Amino acid sequence: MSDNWDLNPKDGAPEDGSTTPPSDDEHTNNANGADSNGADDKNANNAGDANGAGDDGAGEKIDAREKARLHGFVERTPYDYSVYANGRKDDDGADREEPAWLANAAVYEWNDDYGDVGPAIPQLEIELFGSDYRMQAGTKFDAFKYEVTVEAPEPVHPIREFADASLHPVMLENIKLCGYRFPTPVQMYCIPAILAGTDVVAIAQTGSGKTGAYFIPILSRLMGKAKKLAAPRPNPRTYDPATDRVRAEPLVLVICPARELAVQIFDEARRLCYRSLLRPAVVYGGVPLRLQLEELGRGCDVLIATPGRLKALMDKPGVLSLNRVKFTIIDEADEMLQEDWEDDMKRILAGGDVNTDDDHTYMMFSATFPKEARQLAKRYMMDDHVRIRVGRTGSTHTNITQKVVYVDDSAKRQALYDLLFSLPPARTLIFVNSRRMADLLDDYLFNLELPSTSIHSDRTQAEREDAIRAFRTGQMPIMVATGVTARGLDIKNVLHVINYDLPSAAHGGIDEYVHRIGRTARIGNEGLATSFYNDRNEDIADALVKILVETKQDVPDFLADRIPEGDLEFDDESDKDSVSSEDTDTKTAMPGDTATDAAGEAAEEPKWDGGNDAPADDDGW
Ligand SMILES: Nc1ncnc2c1ncn2[C@@H]1O[C@H](COP(=O)(O)OP(=O)(O)OP(=O)(O)O)[C@@H](O)[C@H]1O
Repeated sequence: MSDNWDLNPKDGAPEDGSTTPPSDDEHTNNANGADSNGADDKNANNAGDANGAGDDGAGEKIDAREKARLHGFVERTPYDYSVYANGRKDDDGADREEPAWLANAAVYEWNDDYGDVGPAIPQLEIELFGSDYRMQAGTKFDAFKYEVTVEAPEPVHPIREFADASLHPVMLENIKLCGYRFPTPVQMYCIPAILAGTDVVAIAQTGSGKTGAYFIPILSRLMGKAKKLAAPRPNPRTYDPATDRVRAEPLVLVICPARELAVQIFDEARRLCYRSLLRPAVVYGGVPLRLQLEELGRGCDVLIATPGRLKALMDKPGVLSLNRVKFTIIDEADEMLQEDWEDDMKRILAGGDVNTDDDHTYMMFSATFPKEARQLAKRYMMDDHVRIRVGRTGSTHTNITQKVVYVDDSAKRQALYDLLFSLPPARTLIFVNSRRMADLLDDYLFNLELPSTSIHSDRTQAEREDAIRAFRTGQMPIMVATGVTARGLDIKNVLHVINYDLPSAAHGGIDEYVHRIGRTARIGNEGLATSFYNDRNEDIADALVKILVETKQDVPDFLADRIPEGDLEFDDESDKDSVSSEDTDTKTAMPGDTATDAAGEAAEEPKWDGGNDAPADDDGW
């Protein structure tokens, strides 16, 4: 087992995730891997400790640095550990600065004298829409030409262009600023369904624009009515937290399982709420509660939350009330409907002062949705809800080249090292199944002079956010992650996903595999996913082979005997058994050809030439 490396990481990351810096003679195992003094002492001379590639002699240790440099990897960045010693005093007794939490990013602040549409704020516009680090749509959209199955009491008429959807003019402007030229298939169907006011369950491949599929119609609907519906809020220009704080009474609530995902959804909300009265906020664990209370005190119309922090805030009726919520969205719904979350979800969806009126719409989104989770989802949805499925539930798309290589546990580190050097340097996400392994592997790579960072749930939130920032900006283009922290991550230019450990059934199995590899090849881009397979992974082998065959990938010889004869069968395909309404109308549409769509009309060719003119660029590291 790879946990048995005779690796002596010499790192002092406290198991409990505390932020106490290690003493001088300890090495850290922090997000970026240098020590508490900011000194980079995990250098090539320590590589021998890692017992890894190219490190079995003094000469070779030095070669590791040279080798990484010659191959084109960026230099590892010395790491300032002091930013994580939150709340502590510096040596000179001064308070340390708070780290810049992603949750505190700027939002458009509405002023009462703005009339119906707020003025542009150029600086904010650049921050929201102009970032070099925002995903750019690629050009490979054929991979998204999927059969779309709609199960609905009334036909859903897909839109072909955003302009056809009767969206609020501010929303149309924001879509343009985002660079979205045409709706993705899941957006083509969700936008009209949500505008019509029905509950929706939508399942579509990773990286296919599901966040926009719910935010665009919901926020557009609210933009016209926000003045009437939104709770009173203080004037941002004269705001004094001591006297002006209000209770947050959001109209939209988005719940998702991971903190980093919550931030990402918040970012999409910040963009799509631009120049409108709608004020987004995000709450999640790990950020000081005090800061989040302050943020909510300024008012909030769109709240994005992870369940634990949301529950804590629901216990503070003076801070947060859910009685105005008109739209509840559960993102990564299959994950949220797992047993682990059951109590939290029951409490959130039905507890406290949740708006129980008929005008409360529920939505669930995911790329995977096993049958049991779909059955459970029914409990929260109206009987006549709409189900939209792009392709097969749990499928992935052909823009991801999937490779499976046989590697014994004892050879994995060397194989990883060789793999990283066998390709041009690329932003690479490496998945492992345990926090401990994430620490060990990050150390190993870092000691071999590779610019690696890591993220897992034992890290403090400041460390997690720092790791994401370093990875997103290309400062540390290799990130080791556990699946939990990486669900839904949308990071530009992730060209390679490596399953160092394949997810066993206990780690989410094939659905987890689909989510993991979906961190690459998003929204019309292409990417590579390499998985290390050995006899320990037999529990996922059949499902893996089916996915490979379905997406026309090479099946390696050692798995060839598992290729099914005849048609591929996937056991949790149909939802029909769980549709309660007898008159539910199920039709199938294929955007991109002239098949009949759900409305019974000929579907036009979609404009799938990419959402952005810019080619997927190489940001030069
Ligand atoms: N119509 C569009 N045109 C171009 N880009 C888009 C469009 N809609 C969304 N995007 C971009 O596509 C990327 C992926 O979107 P999003 O994160 O919503 O995918 P997802 O389907 O939720 O993926 P996952 O299942 O992995 O969470 C984002 O960077 C988003 O800004």
